[in-house]
Amino acid sequence: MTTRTSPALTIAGVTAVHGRGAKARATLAPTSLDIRPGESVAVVGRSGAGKSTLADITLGLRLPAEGRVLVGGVEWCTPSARPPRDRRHLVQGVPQDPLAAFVPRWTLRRSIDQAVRRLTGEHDTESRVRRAAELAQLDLELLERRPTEVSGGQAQRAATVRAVAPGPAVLVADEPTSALDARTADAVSAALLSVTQELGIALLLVTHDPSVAERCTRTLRISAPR
Ligand SMILES: Nc1ncnc2c1ncn2[C@@H]1O[C@H](COP(=O)(O)OP(=O)(O)OP(=O)(O)O)[C@@H](O)[C@H]1O
Repeated sequence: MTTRTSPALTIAGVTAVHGRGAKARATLAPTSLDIRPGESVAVVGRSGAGKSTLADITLGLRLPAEGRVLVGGVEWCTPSARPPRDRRHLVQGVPQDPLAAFVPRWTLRRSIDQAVRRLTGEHDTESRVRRAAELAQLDLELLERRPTEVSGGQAQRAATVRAVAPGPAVLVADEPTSALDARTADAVSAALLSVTQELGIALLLVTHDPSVAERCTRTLRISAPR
């Protein structure tokens, strides 16, 4: 049984290898980590340390070479097993470029509704989207615009709404504010931290920004494998 204090995300001895055969190269040193509901962990380290690789493994976009990832104490992925389809809503991502989260020709609302329906099987998305937008401090009317008709900060808040509305246990944000000016980046990362805390979501946040890392519950520094 999962209790309030048991980890939402467990990363146990995970490593990564890029390439095959003679070209195979270790790209993530053995990494272990627990994040409880509502906690946030900043993943920091030099360029090439493996931060995005760790984010991709947690999202289920690539498999670890060793180790395993658990979500809510239940196996999420291993070197031989992808995340199960019916649990995909449990881990959501906020990308570096918020435009990547949306279909360019659609309103933000349509992309969000479609993602929530696909991931939850629920047809009525209204209350989920309204609550997520309220917590992300995004005016609901802005969701009627297309991705290029809002500011970078508004688009990133909308990407946060898209990620939290399906009800994930874990949110993975890979450099979510690096394309924004310092003041907007500050406000957007504050919103991300408060939404996840409020909803009891575990946040894995890849960042180069020390002021963002400082606001997280903990920092995990990773180094490239030797
Ligand atoms: N598709 C790929 N093919 C081969 N090697 C890759 C690939 N993607 C990443 N790598 C390598 O894996 C290592 C880790 O890359 P990763 O993108 O995870 O680092 P990072 O810490 O996120 O870096 P940055 O801060 O620059 O974004 C690097 O040495 C990189 O060159």
